[in-house]
Amino acid sequence: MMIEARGLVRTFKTKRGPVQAVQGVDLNVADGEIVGFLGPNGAGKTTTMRMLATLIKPTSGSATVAGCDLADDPVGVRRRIGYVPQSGSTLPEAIAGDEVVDHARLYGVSKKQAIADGRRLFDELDLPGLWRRQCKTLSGGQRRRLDIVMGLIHDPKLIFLDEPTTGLDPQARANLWEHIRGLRDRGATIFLTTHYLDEADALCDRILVIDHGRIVASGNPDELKQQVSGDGVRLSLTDASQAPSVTKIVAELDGAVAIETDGDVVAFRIPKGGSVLPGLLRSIDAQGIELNGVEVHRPTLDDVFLTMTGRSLRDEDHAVPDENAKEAAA
Ligand SMILES: Nc1ncnc2c1ncn2[C@@H]1O[C@H](COP(=O)(O)OP(=O)(O)OP(=O)(O)O)[C@@H](O)[C@H]1O
Repeated sequence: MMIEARGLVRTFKTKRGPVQAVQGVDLNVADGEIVGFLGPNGAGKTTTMRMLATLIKPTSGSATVAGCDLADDPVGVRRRIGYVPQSGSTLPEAIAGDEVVDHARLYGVSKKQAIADGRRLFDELDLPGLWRRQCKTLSGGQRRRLDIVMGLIHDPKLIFLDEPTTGLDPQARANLWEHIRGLRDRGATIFLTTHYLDEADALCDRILVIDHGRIVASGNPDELKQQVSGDGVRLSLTDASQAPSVTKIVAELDGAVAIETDGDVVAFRIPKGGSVLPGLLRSIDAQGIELNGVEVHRPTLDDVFLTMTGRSLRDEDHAVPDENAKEAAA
């Protein structure tokens, strides 16, 4: 097991009182996995990752990371991991290659070795010809890949990536996913945080869903989706006043759950949504009710989150993070 954490708790003292950022997290990450930590802003992802990377101490709980005990041997942990923080780890004025070499030397890598490894990583991560460039002149995607080179330069077997693709355009994201898969294929274990559902779905072998400092679900993307009962169906009515009649018809269907009305839309979940639809449409038609549209969708990771927490993760993508607590940090 590359990471084994039990009962991790982290409380921050703030002017407004204690903030329980992480409230008892147990997690396992096997060798060679890409594990995604998915949750809305403020869920406790970064705090958990920073504890595992020895950057902050747990208030309580224990963990073994890359074979070393977090409390007894933090230096051992640090030598074996790479950590790529949310915001860049390079100085704007510095020369890209120099940053990489300096960083490697902190880990005891010789200058010669650092240059050779750094140049190889520049090639592998699509940064050709940028070794002598000032960091501030790189594009967002290039800077993010440079951050990753910094995290990889001492050849760690476990790599922590905090929101690796935030702020990147779709093509740069897809490109970075490829690189992350490449690292896994070469034997590294990757633990990353994200609040992008599609990223967790496409990239991760396993997902841990965190909300309010607790893990609320874990599994591979398909397993998680299977925990949600049935497909989602949305019926759009021509006349909103007929919604109660439609709701009544839906309620009589075998297995229909989570029936909700919002204006002219009646939504619900039901196993095998596609096959119940013809009969349902006939019943609606028989009552002289007209529909504008019908949608059936397979469960998504957002449905998983909704089922577990009663809230949509999608809404959070646009939410403004609560920075107050951080400002008041003790
Ligand atoms: N140094 C700190 N002092 C006080 N509160 C903090 C500190 N760091 C984090 N918190 C609070 O702990 C909670 C969890 O924060 P954390 O950064 O771990 O969440 P996150 O899931 O990584 O969110 P994001 O997606 O926005 O990065 C939040 O309420 C946050 O405000």
